[in-house]
Amino acid sequence: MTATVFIDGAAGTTGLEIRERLAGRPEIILLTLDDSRRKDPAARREALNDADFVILCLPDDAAREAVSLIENDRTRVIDASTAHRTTEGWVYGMAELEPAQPALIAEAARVANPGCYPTGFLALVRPLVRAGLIPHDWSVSVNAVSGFSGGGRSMIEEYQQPDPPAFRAYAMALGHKHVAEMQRHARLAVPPIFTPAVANTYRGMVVEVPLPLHAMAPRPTLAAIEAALQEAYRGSPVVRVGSAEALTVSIEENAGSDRLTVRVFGNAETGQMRLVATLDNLGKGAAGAAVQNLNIMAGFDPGAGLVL
Ligand SMILES: NC(=O)C1=CN([C@@H]2O[C@H](COP(=O)(O)OP(=O)(O)OC[C@H]3O[C@@H](n4cnc5c(N)ncnc54)[C@H](OP(=O)(O)O)[C@@H]3O)[C@@H](O)[C@H]2O)C=CC1
Ligand SMILES: CC(=O)N[C@@H](CCC(=O)OP(=O)(O)O)C(=O)O
Repeated sequence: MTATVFIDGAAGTTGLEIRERLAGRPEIILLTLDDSRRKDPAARREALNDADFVILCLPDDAAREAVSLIENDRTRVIDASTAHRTTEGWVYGMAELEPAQPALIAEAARVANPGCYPTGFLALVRPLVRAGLIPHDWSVSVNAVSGFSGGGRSMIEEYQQPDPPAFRAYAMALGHKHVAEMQRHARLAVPPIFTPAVANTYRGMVVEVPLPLHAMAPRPTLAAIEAALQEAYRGSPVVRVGSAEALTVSIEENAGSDRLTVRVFGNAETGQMRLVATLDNLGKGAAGAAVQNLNIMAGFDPGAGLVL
């Protein structure tokens, strides 16, 4: 079986990464618009309606506009933007989120690709909330650092200027656009406190959730937490539970790949724990997840095109 695929925003940071992952796959016919027509609404409307699958790699407003240009019931959408991640009628495109998620993605006409930070956060937290090891009304913090390609073309250009900051904390007003998505899909009663930062490196992320196990009743053990994550990701080609023997965790660990690694660090005596995920903002955090979703929706080999 073959499928026609149109990437709207194919010249952007995420679009280019997806094109690389789809190149040379005989089951995929890529529809492309040349540079002079890639922003032309009429050309985009035609491509959006000709394709079996469209992958939107656009700013939020342009992604909403693209969806409104689809005038048939056949074209299925994967949206990499933030526009539809908490929208009714859209399936959240994180195959590892729930045991039933791949089946929902497989049937969906509209799939919202997760944000990069929420991908790391949900991989750490959702299995533990589901297992009752983190109370659903717990106030969770998430501290994270991303490579600067996470900010798309404009941030890449900024970091190409002389003397960019080595490390820059942001979203100081605690209103980052990913908070709603994290809360909803982790099924938490209150929004997480999200403290992101950008490092002077192109790609990669470290996402961390510190938790005081000693304050929870009953107090979960580190072993029970790790067992719940092992259970959640058994057989996953993309997510693995890494060793807690590591003395440090680097942002480069999964940079340049579509893998995601979760680890459980802690001090059993004090009952303090650090859950840590590494991934690539452009890999599992964007393009890797989009290709994974396309494979599931089209019935292709689930690992095809992924950098694993
Ligand atoms: N970068 C990342 O790590 C991640 C990004 N995302 C999301 O993916 C989406 C794309 O981000 P990213 O690739 O980083 O951004 P970029 O800015 O690198 O790319 C966006 C692309 O969309 C094009 N574009 C803008 N408006 C239109 C329009 N009306 N019609 C057609 N093309 C248009 C831009 O063209 P031009 O440059 O000429 O304006 C550009 O090529 C965003 O919603 C982002 O939030 C999601 C997860 C991670
Ligand atoms: C470093 C950086 O700026 N990162 C981006 C998020 C990247 C991402 O996941 O993007 P979307 O939610 O837009 O898809 C930010 O914080 O806005």
